[in-house]
Amino acid sequence: MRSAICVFGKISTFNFANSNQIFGHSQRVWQTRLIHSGNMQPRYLKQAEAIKLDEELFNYFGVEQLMELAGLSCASAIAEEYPESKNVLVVVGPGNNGGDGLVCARHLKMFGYLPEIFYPKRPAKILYENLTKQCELFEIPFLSSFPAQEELNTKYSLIVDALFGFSFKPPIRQEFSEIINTMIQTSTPCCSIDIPSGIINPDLNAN
Ligand SMILES: NC(=O)C1=CN([C@@H]2O[C@H](COP(=O)(O)OP(=O)(O)OC[C@H]3O[C@@H](n4cnc5c(N)ncnc54)[C@H](OP(=O)(O)O)[C@@H]3O)[C@@H](O)[C@H]2O)[C@H](O)CC1
Repeated sequence: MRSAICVFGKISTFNFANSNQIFGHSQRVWQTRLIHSGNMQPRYLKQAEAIKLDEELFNYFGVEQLMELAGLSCASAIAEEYPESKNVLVVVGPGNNGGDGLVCARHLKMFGYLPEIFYPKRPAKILYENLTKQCELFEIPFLSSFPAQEELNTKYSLIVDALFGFSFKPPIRQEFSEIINTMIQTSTPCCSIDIPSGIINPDLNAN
């Protein structure tokens, strides 16, 4: 399955099925991509680096502000890479990665896409409640169950994986394992915000 990683507006595609190869490399890196600018090469961050950057950003920016930028950037990158893939399923997790997904869905709708959202675990936090309400106001449907493999393959032209970002800690809990397995096996292209959810990060405790 083709997949993609997208942070701050740029997206890179790779094969999810071959992700063991990618993440099995001895110079394993947390696959978080930074801005391309001019001739600069993209940099990849380890998980600890991404978390540290996040902490530094939170000294000066609010979470809503950062999330809005992240979600808008992801939607913009999708519009650039997948202009024809209008039927999008956004799979939303319980943390801020999920929040990015809700923002992304809203902007995709404004860009003329037809996003639908699957949001199985919704924390009772005002931030996520407001983002959910905004999506409802934009008439984005929320699914009550995760589509079966066949439906995922045929109904949707793109999946946005906003389940888990850099705070994912393996192993995947049972409530999400079937969702992730179905996403791994689908033939529909999948864009992951930050990282493909469920990837076990070998650098979890690395410096
Ligand atoms: N850097 C930036 O500018 C911004 C980044 N953003 C995005 O935020 C995520 C990181 O968000 P965070 O809330 O810290 O974490 P996640 O969304 O990755 O995940 C946390 C939730 O996941 C649950 N979890 C963790 N491991 C598992 C597991 N094995 N199985 C099931 N569930 C799991 C965790 O549950 P707990 O019970 O452990 O609390 C959380 O609910 C980053 O990647 C960016 O996408 C922000 O938008 C701000 C800007």
